Amino acid sequence: MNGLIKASDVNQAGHLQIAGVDALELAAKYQTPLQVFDVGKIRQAIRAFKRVFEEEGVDYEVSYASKAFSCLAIYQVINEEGGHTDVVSGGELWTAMKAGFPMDKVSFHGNNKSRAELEMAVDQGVGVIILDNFHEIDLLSQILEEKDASSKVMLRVTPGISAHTNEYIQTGQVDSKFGFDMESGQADRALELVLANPRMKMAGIHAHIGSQIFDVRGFVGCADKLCQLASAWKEKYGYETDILNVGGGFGIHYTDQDQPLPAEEFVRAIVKEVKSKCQENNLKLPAIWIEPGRSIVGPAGFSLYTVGSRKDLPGYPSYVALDGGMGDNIRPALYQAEYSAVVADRPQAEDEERVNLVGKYCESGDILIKSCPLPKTEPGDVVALLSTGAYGYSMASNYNRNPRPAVVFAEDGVDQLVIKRESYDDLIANDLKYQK
Ligand SMILES: Cc1ncc(COP(=O)(O)O)c(C=O)c1O
Ligand SMILES: N[C@@H](CCCC[NH3+])C(=O)O
Repeated sequence: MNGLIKASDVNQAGHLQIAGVDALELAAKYQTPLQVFDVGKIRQAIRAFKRVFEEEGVDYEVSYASKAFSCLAIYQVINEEGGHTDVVSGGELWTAMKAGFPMDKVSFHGNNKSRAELEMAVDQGVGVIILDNFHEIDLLSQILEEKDASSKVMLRVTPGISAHTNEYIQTGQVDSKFGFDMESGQADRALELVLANPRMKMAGIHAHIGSQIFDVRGFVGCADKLCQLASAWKEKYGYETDILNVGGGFGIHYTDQDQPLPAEEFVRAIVKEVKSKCQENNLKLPAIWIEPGRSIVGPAGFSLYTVGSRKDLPGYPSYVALDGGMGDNIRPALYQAEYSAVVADRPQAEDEERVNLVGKYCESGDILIKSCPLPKTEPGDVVALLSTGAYGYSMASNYNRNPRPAVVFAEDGVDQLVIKRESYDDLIANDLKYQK
């Protein structure tokens, strides 16, 4: 039986329910593949982070990393919860803007923001631009001059920490493509440039060590490095930081093998470290910002698929094929990410076999779950993959010209479509016929 399923996830009919709505009804109403979010879980995750900061009595900001899942409705929910958000592209910024998200509560990230994106950020008055490299300092300073404007900025530094996670999602190590290196003097030089620019207001120091991290020591080490840098900058430049932004990356439960701490406990450890290092180094206690993405939307997401074909070959694993796959969830193919699944009309049934749960894409690597324990399934059964809310829809593609799925928000027994399923006409909406 799947350890991610609790009694409250099962209704009286014995079916999987999501925020009180029967998963089979959702599949019938909106068709599959379908992405469903339990909005209450999103709210609870944000509130749990806030509670820790409040208990610890520090200034803070919970900045949702919207690359994990971006659409109008999610920015509305984050705003209702009083959150901040970070965006990494003009497209995410545009979506937040159109959702009515307050621009002064937006941080703009990215390792290669274009001139057009930086201009958009300045024109919209985003709260803070997180500078990643020297090219960007130069570009932003030209733009601010041209527009006779000013902007709050943070500097992203790489603390030289190799977090224990898939190498494609590590970002804090010295040779990362992100941020200013701390050891070689790059970060010092960046600070000198910012402090010398009257149009840039240095708001704080940022680092992000990677994603899906379970070991609290990486975060504590990062907090420690940032405090050391803050102390060195106070001594060398008389600059004392108002904000330490320690990024996101808090690992979540995807399968029974994962035993993460509750995400908010990572934050408690970070806060304690910052408090003690600030006291030791005689620094004022800065506001602490975090940027969780996965831990806010991941556990709230369910992917519903319908079972289709099956291939059995004696002596080999069987394949059970679903009506979605790597186009709506690239993570298993890209990072060997693991998920677990249940059959929606009997989520508590005993497992009877192990099958490779595959998608419908023209790739042998289109395997959503290898050797997945499941009860026997038949074509037409609805299978739910669990904890798929982060980096699923947001990394979706139209590979094989499959339309991207619909997305539904469910809360307090009510479901609502928040992203329509793409149609075949949507797929050709930007195509132009070749004329010779
Ligand atoms: C700068 C930054 N902040 C926050 C995040 C969010 O990470 P996660 O979704 O693992 O919490 C990311 C993604 O890894 C990131 O690059
Ligand atoms: N997209 C990645 C995480 C990278 C986050 C971006 N810095 C994942 O699915 O795990």
